[in-house]
Amino acid sequence: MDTAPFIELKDVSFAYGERTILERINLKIPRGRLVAIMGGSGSGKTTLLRLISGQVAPQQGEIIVDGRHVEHMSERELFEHRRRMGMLFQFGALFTDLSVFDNVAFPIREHARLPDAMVRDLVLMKLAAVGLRGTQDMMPSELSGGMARRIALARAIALDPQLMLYDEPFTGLDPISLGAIAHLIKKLNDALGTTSVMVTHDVERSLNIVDYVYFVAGGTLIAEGTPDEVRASASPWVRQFVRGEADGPVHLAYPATTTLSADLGLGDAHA
Ligand SMILES: Nc1ncnc2c1ncn2[C@@H]1O[C@H](COP(=O)(O)OP(=O)(O)OP(=O)(O)O)[C@@H](O)[C@H]1O
Repeated sequence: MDTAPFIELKDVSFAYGERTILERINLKIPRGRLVAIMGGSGSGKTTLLRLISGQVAPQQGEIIVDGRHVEHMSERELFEHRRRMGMLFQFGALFTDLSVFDNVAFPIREHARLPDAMVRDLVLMKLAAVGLRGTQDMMPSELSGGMARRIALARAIALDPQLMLYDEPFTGLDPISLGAIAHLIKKLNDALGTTSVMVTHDVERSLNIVDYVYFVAGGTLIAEGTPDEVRASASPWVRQFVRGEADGPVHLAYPATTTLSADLGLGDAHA
């Protein structure tokens, strides 16, 4: 049995210019798992996905995906790395002037030279996998938001990726479409044996489908565990997140140095 982690980050630090975003991150994700990364706004969750996909390189540390060091990859190796990876991003819109068929066929045509008949079979299979058989001739403008997200998912899995990265896949969807996407993410992970990393704010929804959760705050991983461990956690941090409380260790307001009453000229100068 293969016990090496599929994704491993060793002592990874990343900064945009002078500004440190992530500091000495260590994590190991086993093959085939569906993992969530949660944390406050701007805590560096998307940056973690960008490091794993090789869109940005760390100033320090190692990022190993399926035995390959992402931080040392050449352009050509990065192209190969991305071919093995599918991404579904909140704003990963469909190409509006291409049909559903051509949208899903796009990565297949970009990365593989296959006869048209085979491309067609692959596209139809992926549309069936997301429950949207028969939509291939529609244009994106004819789709609901939920259908468009599922087509984007079909496009993301077009090349049978070993790794799926999801950035806020539930945002902007109605509850029914959201449930459908959550169910599909889980189903595809299990059926295809894909390893999946999902950045999300939707705690309750993701706890129902993921195997493991990491919490990011202040540039470091501050907690981790299975959904049951997370639900039972005594950490005030995790509890605030899971319960969606406005008050707690995570400050939702910008840390102002003066009070509102002082700003309004009513005395009490310091926060
Ligand atoms: N290209 C960039 N240049 C400079 N700073 C950036 C850049 N991209 C992101 N940042 C900053 O890095 C920090 C982390 O961003 P990131 O998108 O990883 O956070 P996040 O946890 O995904 O946030 P959110 O949940 O709000 O999307 C933010 O403060 C952001 O302003």
